[in-house]
This record gives sequence, structure tokens and C-alpha cells, in this order.
Amino acid sequence: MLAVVPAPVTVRVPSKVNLHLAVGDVRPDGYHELSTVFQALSLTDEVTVAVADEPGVEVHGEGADAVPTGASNLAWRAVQELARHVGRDADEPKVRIVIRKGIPVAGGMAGGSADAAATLVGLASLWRLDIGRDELAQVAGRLGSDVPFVLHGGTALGTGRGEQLVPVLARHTYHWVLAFDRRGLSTPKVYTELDRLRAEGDPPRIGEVEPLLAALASGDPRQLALLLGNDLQPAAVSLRPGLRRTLRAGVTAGALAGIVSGSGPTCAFLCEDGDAALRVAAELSGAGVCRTVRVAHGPVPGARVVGDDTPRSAPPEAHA
Ligand SMILES: C[C@@](CO)(OP(=O)(O)O)[C@H](O)COP(=O)(O)OP(=O)(O)OC[C@H]1O[C@@H](n2ccc(N)nc2=O)[C@H](O)[C@@H]1O
Ligand SMILES: Nc1ncnc2c1ncn2[C@@H]1O[C@H](COP(=O)(O)OP(=O)(O)O)[C@@H](O)[C@H]1O
Repeated sequence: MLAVVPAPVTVRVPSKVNLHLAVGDVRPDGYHELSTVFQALSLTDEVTVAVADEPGVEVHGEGADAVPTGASNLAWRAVQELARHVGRDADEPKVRIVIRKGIPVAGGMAGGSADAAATLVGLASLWRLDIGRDELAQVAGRLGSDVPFVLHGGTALGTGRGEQLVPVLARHTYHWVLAFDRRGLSTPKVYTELDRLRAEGDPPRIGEVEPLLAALASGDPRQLALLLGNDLQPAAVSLRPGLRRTLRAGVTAGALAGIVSGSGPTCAFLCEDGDAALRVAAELSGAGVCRTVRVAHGPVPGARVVGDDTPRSAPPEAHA
């Protein structure tokens, strides 16, 4: 009798911006203690997983040339990690992964993490695993600090190295303009640069997270704009001084505020509403300060199978 080959599964997965990124001390394991508020954005990647005799990874779209297709691709690492977790053969998983990138590579928007999260969700469906979101989140945390959040989506407070999440109440859809830089920045290098700046002097640190949580609960983008903050921004700007000009240009173009997204170099500009975002994007495109401009909104859901509108289990209690 012929075995039935399951149909390929496609998963859409969001990018993220850190609305608040407070970086604490470096820990003995080399990671920094974080207090961060993530928001999932509508700028997405799509990942298709399929059973195949020729296993491997294909990458298309935004920045595809800079993405490894071998064992170091985070999506492939997700295949191996999940296979090990459920007792399948992790050396020879008969899986082909096709990634269509919309998220900039090494852009501070969790693109690689997104592909790993999407792969976990896709494989859970392809392999018909009896595995809940919490268990998938544990596997996600082993793949990278940002992977649990892009699996989860929405708006969430992250602690530890960023992988311990509590959902945050966000009452509004926020509109963003994203300025992609010509080249990426390496996340470990940006953390190391922050350590260096802190050893030399005392770069300003962002404040407590509570006022930002209150602004999110109120839903007023003007209030939120005043409270956006990122401790990694001085380090990203130190490594890429041109970002100062990009940040100024977005505000001159009419954004309420601009920040470096995570470890950068993408700059994220919060706008009053969707129309304002389109105007800011048009003006910023002509300013010559970045490679590409995109508009996006958030919060949006985490990684989910395309065409699957079944409601999720109730999220854990909201924070604010
Ligand atoms: C900065 C942030 C902000 O959300 O994201 P990006 O902006 O790069 O997307 C994250 O902290 C990045 O998370 P992620 O990209 O998953 O990093 P990981 O693979 O876990 O770690 C890569 C490296 O970053 C540094 N790292 C990461 C997280 C953390 N809390 N402290 C760290 O010092 C370590 O040097 C680590 O070896
Ligand atoms: N699926 C993937 N997509 C993007 N980058 C990947 C992927 N797998 C591995 N990488 C590597 O991870 C590095 C960080 O990429 P990315 O996750 O996009 O950036 P960031 O950590 O700034 O959000 C890249 O330089 C790339 O070499």
C-alpha cells in the first residue's frame, strides 16, 4: 500500500520591534538580562515546510543572498531541535523548507528567529504532533532569545534574556514606517559595543517600563511615542553613525518618534495613523538616508498556518 504524503504547510510569521529595550548586566552565560516590550509587526516572512526526498533550505526575497542555506540556517536548526525533542531522526529529517523573506536580514527585526518559529509551527502540523504552544515555546527558547516572541505575537513583556514572556494589553493598532539600511548589523557585536561604551563611561539608560505599559493600555500613539526607548541604540549608532541622520529624517518627515529597532540597523518610526505613515514613508524614501522604506502595523498575531483561522487557546493573563 502507498503511504500518503502530507500536503506542504505554509506559515506566516511576523517581525518585531522593541518598544522598550532595557539592557541590564552581562550574565555569566554571556547573555544580558533584559526587560523589553516587544510588538509584532505586519512585515512578515512566509515559510513552507514539506516532506521531501531532498532535504534542505531555499531562501527567496528580501536579502536572500545573505542568508545561509546550510545547517546554520535557523529554520534548519528548528527542524533538528524539534525532531530531537519528539524523538525523530534529527540527522536526516526528510523535510524541505522554502523561506520567502519580507523581514530584513540582520536588521534587528528578528527575521531569522521568525523563520525558526514558523518552522516549528509548520512541522507541528506537517508531522501531526500533539504538542501545545507552551511546549513549542520551550523548544523555541533553545533556538534563540527572540524565537518565543515571534511564535507568540501581539505585544508582550520579555524578561530573562528576552524569552520569558507575559502578554501586555495594547488597545490600539499602531502604524510604523521602517527604514532598512544598506547592510545588516551583527547582534553580538552590538551587545559588545554597549559593554564597551558602558566600561568607558555611562551612556544614558532608559527608564522603568511601567509608564510605557500605561501608554499602551491607553492606546494613545502620542503618549507611546514619548516613551519609546532602546538601550542598544547608542551602541548601534556608534557602529553605524549614519543612523543619526536616518532617525532625524523620519521625525522631520512627520513621524511622532523614531528608534533603532532592537540591535538595528533598521529604524522604526511611530506615526499618528495609517495615512500619516504613508506620507512619512513617501518623504523618507526621497531623503536618501536608507535603502528601502516599508509601512507596517502592529500588534499582529504570532506564527500561524496560512488559512488556519481556528481560535487559539486563551492567552495567559495580560500584564497591564
Ligand atoms: C537584540 C534583540 C532584541 O530583541 O533582538 P534583535 O534586535 O537582534 O533582533 C535580542 O536581544 C537578540 O535576540 P536573538 O537575535 O534571538 O539573540 P540570540 O541568538 O539569543 O543571541 C545572540 C547573541 O546576542 C547576545 N545577546 C542576546 C540576547 C541577550 N539577552 N543578551 C545578549 O547578550 C549574545 O551575545 C548572544 O550570543
Ligand atoms: N532564516 C534566516 N533568516 C535570516 N538570517 C538568518 C537565517 N538563518 C540564519 N541567519 C543568520 O542570522 C543572522 C541574523 O539575522 P536576523 O535574525 O535576520 O537578524 P537580527 O538578529 O538582527 O534580527 C544573519 O546574519 C544570518 O547570517
